[in-house]
Amino acid sequence: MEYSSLELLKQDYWLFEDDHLSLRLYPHFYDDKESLAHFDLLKNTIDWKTEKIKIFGKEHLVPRVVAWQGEEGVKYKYSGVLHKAVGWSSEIEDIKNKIESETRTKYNSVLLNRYRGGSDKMGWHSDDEKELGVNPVIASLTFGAVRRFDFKEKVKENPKSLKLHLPSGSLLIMEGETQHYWKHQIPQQKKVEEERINLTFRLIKA
Ligand SMILES: O=C(O)CCC(=O)C(=O)O
Ligand SMILES: [Fe+2]
Repeated sequence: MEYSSLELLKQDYWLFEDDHLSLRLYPHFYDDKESLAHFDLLKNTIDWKTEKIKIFGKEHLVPRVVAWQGEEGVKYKYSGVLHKAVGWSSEIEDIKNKIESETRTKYNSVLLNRYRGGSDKMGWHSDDEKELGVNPVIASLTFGAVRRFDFKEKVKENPKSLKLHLPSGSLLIMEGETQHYWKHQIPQQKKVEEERINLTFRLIKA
């Protein structure tokens, strides 16, 4: 199934449940004006970094720019480096509080990704790092360009799939066994020119 952003904006709330897939989407979590203001502030105030990864011993630049924040003392390894959080910026703390109160779940860190255009992307993966524990709740907030967010079942034979064109201001909650049985990606969409910023709030367990 594939849902356009216009289709997704028709409801206040969506539940996508399939074999071990458990998603909740709030298409109107922030309105257009708030989303634009958050996009601009995040784009201009976050210290965006170009991440490097090693594949077969060769260094590559990740096709997007990233940042990370969290509650003081929380540690997270990315880009081969252990990062220790020093606290939230006030804007992100406000966003986190709104998400926590509406989803009744606590988060202690956030990974920020900025896709500078349609060539920036994120490959197939699951958010299944050990430190997130079993069945993590991940809250994914989008500002800016509409990009396709694909889900695919991990099974080899006839994997099911789901494609959501996430609107600006939407909040997608991934929970239950989703990360164990499904992968997700942000594919390249060469025709997209505008930038997109995504924040994934997570709870890192010591
Ligand atoms: O940009 C997105 O919507 C996806 C981000 C993501 O999957 C991640 O940070 O793990
Ligand atoms: Fe992810």
